[in-house]
Amino acid sequence: MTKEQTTSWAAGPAVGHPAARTEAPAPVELRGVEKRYEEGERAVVALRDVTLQFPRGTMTAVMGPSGSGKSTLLHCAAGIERPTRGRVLVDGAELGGLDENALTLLRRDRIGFVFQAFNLVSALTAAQNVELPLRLAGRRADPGQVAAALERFGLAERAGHRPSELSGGQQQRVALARAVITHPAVLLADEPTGALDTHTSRGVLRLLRELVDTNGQTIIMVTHDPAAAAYADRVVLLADGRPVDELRAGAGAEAIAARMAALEESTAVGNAAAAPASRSAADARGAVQP
Ligand SMILES: Nc1ncnc2c1ncn2[C@@H]1O[C@H](COP(=O)(O)OP(=O)(O)OP(=O)(O)O)[C@@H](O)[C@H]1O
Repeated sequence: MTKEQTTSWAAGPAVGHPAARTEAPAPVELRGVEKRYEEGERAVVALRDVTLQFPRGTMTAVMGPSGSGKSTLLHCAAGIERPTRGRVLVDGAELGGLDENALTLLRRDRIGFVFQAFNLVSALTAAQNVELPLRLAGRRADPGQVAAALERFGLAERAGHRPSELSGGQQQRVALARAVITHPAVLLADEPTGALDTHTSRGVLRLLRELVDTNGQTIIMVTHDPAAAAYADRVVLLADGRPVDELRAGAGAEAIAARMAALEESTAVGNAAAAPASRSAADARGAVQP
């Protein structure tokens, strides 16, 4: 990459310096967040009193057993779901205080999203996909900006290709370039390597890491993969809608896998212990019903 391209790409709120991490307010903060889904007479509590800060220039992996609330946490942080209780702040703005229009604008300008299924527009080329968020915001893309983003993600030769002409890893890199072209306060990634083979996953994870270390990007990544989580500065473990443990950078994939296995076992034991009680409750209900 040329120096010019680097400069063009890096323009924006890049604050990766450790001092900036401590002084600036956290790009994303959850305070006492509860999310409850009402299903007829039943309620599912997906998040319970979650208070977490995601400091600038850090990558946090969110792990936990199936149903522990990982996606709900990501959706609340993105303003896709509104918490039943508590507050979510993005870049200091409280999402609960925003109407739908303001929320849409904040999502478009301040939040980048990467999914397991790359979610590219199939009729557009790689370059057009990357440019899309700028166009949607009514901004004219600086001609060098899209090219620099493609170059940075190793896609310079693929600018004119449509998603169907790209490999999975290339498509995810286009999705990444598109997610960060607006210099969002936070990049939210939901199983970003879930559809990729091991080798290709590592390439995408290295790019995520580089965004944090070079641009000061803040990343929250939901993953089931301990090897992916090992790229993060911090691993937050959820169980039954609550953060129950944290592992710090350098824990290593094996330690993360061991902690996850223990958590899954204790959750399974908890569920098994709860099952007879709910069965007897069901039996009891059955007994009074004709
Ligand atoms: N729209 C919804 N309506 C009702 N219940 C929901 C809804 N979305 C999620 N839930 C419930 O909330 C709980 C948390 O779900 P969530 O998808 O956040 O878990 P997860 O940890 O991401 O799970 P997985 O790893 O299986 O994707 C689950 O019990 C789920 O069934």
